Amino acid sequence: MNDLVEVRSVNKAFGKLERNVLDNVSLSIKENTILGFLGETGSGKTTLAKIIVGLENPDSGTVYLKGSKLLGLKKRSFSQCSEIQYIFQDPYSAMESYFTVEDILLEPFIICKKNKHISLSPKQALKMVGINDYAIWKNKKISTLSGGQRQKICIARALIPNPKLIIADESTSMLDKESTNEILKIFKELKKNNKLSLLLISHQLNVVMEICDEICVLKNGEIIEHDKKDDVINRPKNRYTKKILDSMNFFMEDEYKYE
Ligand SMILES: Nc1ncnc2c1ncn2[C@@H]1O[C@H](COP(=O)(O)OP(=O)(O)OP(=O)(O)O)[C@@H](O)[C@H]1O
Repeated sequence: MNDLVEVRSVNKAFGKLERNVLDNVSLSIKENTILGFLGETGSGKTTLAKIIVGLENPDSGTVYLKGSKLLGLKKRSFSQCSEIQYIFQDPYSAMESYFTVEDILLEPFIICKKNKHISLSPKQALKMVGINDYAIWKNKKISTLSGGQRQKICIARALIPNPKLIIADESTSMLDKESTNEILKIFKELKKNNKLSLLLISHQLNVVMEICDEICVLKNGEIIEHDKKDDVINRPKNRYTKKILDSMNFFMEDEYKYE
């Protein structure tokens, strides 16, 4: 499979921190692949994801999208911005609660139209997250929706510009088991039916086990392991990886425990 995104020799430090938050990081995200980022708190997962989407700039190194160099968000073309979308952890702070579902979905749709960018309609985007009755849903106030329903709207909003990569940063960590399963099903279908790639940051081993194709493990801003999911989970090459998996496993129900 071809590389969709390539990160090459990226370094990043914030202010006068003693060490780099990201230290010479290189990796690729393939087309139509779900890649999981694992690592302890502070290992640099979100910073790396934000550099890929353009919300942070690297101190050195480069990110490529289908072979073209990506600059910071403000310097990217509209189509480059559209191709990578970010879904945040907290669906409650991600949208103004007094807006309707249609308000939320029309905004990116209109921006795409103004930029002559081919987009999905709000109705099509809602359908892709399993919501078919647009006439009913468009008038619902965000404040009336559950966390799982809000996260579906966030995903639908991210789908409108026709992205190639969605970055899901702890997007199920605030949801109950049922909503988590629904979101994971949506992600799997987006990969299968729409050939999307997904970069998933998660501390939930069940989530990683369920949908990732590959896993990348970060430690103190360095990638110490990047391989197929089954290899990383069942045959971790690094003691740190084993430690991370054990700590994740600790919080899991028996049905999800790895070998
Ligand atoms: N804007 C910022 N200014 C200063 N320091 C920052 C900034 N953003 C991140 N950091 C620091 O960079 C380090 C890596 O943070 P990052 O959020 O990337 O880690 P993470 O692996 O995603 O952690 P978590 O799993 O807790 O989300 C941390 O020490 C964090 O405090």
